[in-house]
Amino acid sequence: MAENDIPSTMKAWQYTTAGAGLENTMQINPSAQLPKLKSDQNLVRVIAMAVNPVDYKIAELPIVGRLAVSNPATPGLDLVGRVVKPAAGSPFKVGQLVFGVSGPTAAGGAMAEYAAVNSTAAAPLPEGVDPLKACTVGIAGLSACQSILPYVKDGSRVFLNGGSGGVGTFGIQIAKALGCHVTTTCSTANVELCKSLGADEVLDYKQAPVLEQLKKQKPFDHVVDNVGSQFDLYFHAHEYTNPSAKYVFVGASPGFGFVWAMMKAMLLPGFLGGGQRKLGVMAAVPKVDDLKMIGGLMAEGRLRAVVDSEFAFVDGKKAIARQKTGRARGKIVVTVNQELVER
Ligand SMILES: NC(=O)C1=CN([C@@H]2O[C@H](COP(=O)(O)OP(=O)(O)OC[C@H]3O[C@@H](n4cnc5c(N)ncnc54)[C@H](OP(=O)(O)O)[C@@H]3O)[C@@H](O)[C@H]2O)C=CC1
Repeated sequence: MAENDIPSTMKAWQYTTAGAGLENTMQINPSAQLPKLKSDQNLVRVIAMAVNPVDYKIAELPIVGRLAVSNPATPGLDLVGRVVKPAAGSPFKVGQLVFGVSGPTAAGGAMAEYAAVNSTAAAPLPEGVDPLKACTVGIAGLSACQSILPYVKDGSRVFLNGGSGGVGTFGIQIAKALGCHVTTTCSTANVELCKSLGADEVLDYKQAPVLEQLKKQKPFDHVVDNVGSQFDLYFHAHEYTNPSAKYVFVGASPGFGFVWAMMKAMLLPGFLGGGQRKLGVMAAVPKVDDLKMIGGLMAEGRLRAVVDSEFAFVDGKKAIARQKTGRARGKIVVTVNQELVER
């Protein structure tokens, strides 16, 4: 597409009211303004996007949500698309297929025909990778990568709490690709999925309390919590981890319960049972190298994106509602313009 062919308006899902259910407040604006580009941002024509819990969590926080997003705001971060207007000095060319994360605010704007994408937040789509799978990598893939990669080595024993959701399905496969022994949790219906992704041990939380099951395992070197509200696992971590283990919360909710638990943890004399155990609360950061690593594993057939469901653009509300069930197996995709896939 030549630059002159870029329209001045686009179709985009938008909301102006924070603090209420996103699936009720968002509407398609048929003549939304194209995103205003910062100097390091590329304009990308979106082929497909994937939903994350943060999309509705930000929109539904009454005060923070209002401050965090532009007005009107377009939800969605993860995307795949074609660059139509590269930034000055951008590594991307017009027409190039890229996948990654849109910006610049928490409501990144991927649920639209065009999105602004920083050059440091996207990578070229690897040859042979299905764009509709690549759009799912974004925040979930980055979270999985950044909560595991810096802390493990070949042979590390890793416990991933929550293996069947967006982050967990990437996490199992990334940890296995790094040579780790992986134990994860899920409900009965998803045990086979987690095993098929390579998990060595799958603990069914419907069958018995996870803490009891963990105590029967050999101690773990690293823990990633993708569920977030189960503080008993954190407070008893010394009963199933090595003294130097790190415990990383991915699924931390910014509510009172979490703050309370953190304060209590800091004040406890035997914090996590002593040793050098450390706690981390992570926030995914767009990094080209991490995107390339995941894209490379996909191209080699060593990592598959698990797609829970696919919705047409007009069904954006259904995609958000599905994400809000908390029961998605892998990622939820919204197709925006599939005709752009042909190279
Ligand atoms: N800090 C950060 O930067 C990021 C934080 N997050 C947060 O991490 C969390 C996970 O995100 P994401 O994976 O995308 O969420 P999903 O909605 O995709 O996760 C859904 C999955 O969670 C599983 N699940 C629900 N309850 C439990 C439980 N008690 N034990 C084990 N598994 C459970 C479900 O599996 P089943 O049906 O088998 O129970 C389902 O498959 C969210 O809170 C999200 O906001 C996500 C990305 C980035």
